[in-house]
Amino acid sequence: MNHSPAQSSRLWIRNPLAAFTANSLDASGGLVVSGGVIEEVLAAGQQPSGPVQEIFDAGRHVLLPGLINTHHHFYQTLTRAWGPVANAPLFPWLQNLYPVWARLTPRDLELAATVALAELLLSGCTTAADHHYLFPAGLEDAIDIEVAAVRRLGMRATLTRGSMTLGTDDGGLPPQSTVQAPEVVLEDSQRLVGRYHERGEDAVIQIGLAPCSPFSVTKEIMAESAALAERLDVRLHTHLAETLDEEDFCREMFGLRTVDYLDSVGWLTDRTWLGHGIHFSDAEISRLGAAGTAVAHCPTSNMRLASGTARVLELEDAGVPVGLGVDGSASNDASNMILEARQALYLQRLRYGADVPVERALSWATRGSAAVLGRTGLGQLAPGMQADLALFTLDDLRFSGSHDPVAALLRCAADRADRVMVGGQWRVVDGQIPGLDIAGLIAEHSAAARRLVNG
Ligand SMILES: Nc1nc2[nH]c(O)nc2c(=O)[nH]1
Repeated sequence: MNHSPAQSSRLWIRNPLAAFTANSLDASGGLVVSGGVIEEVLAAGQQPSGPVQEIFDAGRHVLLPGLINTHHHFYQTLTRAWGPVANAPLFPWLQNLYPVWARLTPRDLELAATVALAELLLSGCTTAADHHYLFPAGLEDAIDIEVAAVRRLGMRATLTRGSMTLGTDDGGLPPQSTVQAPEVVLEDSQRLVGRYHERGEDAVIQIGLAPCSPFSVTKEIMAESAALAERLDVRLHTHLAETLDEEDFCREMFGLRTVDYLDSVGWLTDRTWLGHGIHFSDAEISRLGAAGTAVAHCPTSNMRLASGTARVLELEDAGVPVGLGVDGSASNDASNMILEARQALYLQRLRYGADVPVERALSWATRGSAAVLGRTGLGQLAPGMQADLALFTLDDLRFSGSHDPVAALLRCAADRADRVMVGGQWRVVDGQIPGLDIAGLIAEHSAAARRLVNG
């Protein structure tokens, strides 16, 4: 079956059961998609302005912009629910996992990335960011492997070339065997940007530069990465303010609080997005907002590792773009974007009270995440935006008796999209990814996961 409408034909996704546009437009009449973009957004009762060649009747579907994940570590799908770190907070969790992850092979990463991407896609995610910072001998092509996996699934991605350059010998957290020389990191970063980074609103692959975290990289690689990112005009990503242990580390190692540290290496800019961004003072939130530095809020991981609760409403009020991230699958342990929006909704209610609407959480997962990744053509249903869409049905038992269809997605815990479109192409049809052998993938990925932890 061909799921690719001819690029010149016009497809009317007609009369959805409900739609969330992430803006003030009414899409009750549906969308017209052509050439990979949204051509028209139709209000209730409105017809397309000209002829359409195909119609998809969306009367059973809740229509959303494709969800956008802003922080992940794909390789960690191989170490989900691993007993030895079940109850550990971030630092011991990492110290126990680094030696396992250091055994990753190219095939392991290919399987892990495919699992992570497929799981995201099935949850309504059309664009995924990954932060890959492990490059053991033999895995120098890690990002190339991820690019190939993204292309096979037909999604969009911002893949970041991570790095660790501060090992235990020099006061860092990761074992010496997992760190790289800065020249290797910078040369590979430049190669990857030159080879894969696409510009423009329809970009499929983008590359970012991503030294890992204050306790695993030197200040020098942070400053050099910032200079390179500016020269190449790409984005910067790192973990920051995730735990109080990290705050203590910054004070002891650099004599600085985290945001001062960020500023001191030239990262307090609108080119930067931060994974987690939990432990900020009021003054630091204002500085981040003034700089336009963005935050990937990772509610499940932050709860799982007991890292803390990000101050999302205050960050947004200060002008900080906020999106959602599922984070790596060793600290979540799922890669499900629609469930992550639910987690964000309820965690922020716990912090701020019950007046946090469902629509705000959906905005973080769509328009907010697009802003975090600097992807202006994504995250909303509006004319001219990319035709990246997620459509959910409410046919499961879990939705029975629900009233508001958009609210029901989060309130009744939707976890799987029925249809997903990326750039005008259907990538999920009837809740399945056409052409992907999920059973075979699970069998091989599970075997790889067992081998990895057993050494
Ligand atoms: N949640 C996570 N935090 C991190 N910090 C760091 O340096 N690595 C990680 C990670 O993999 N997950």
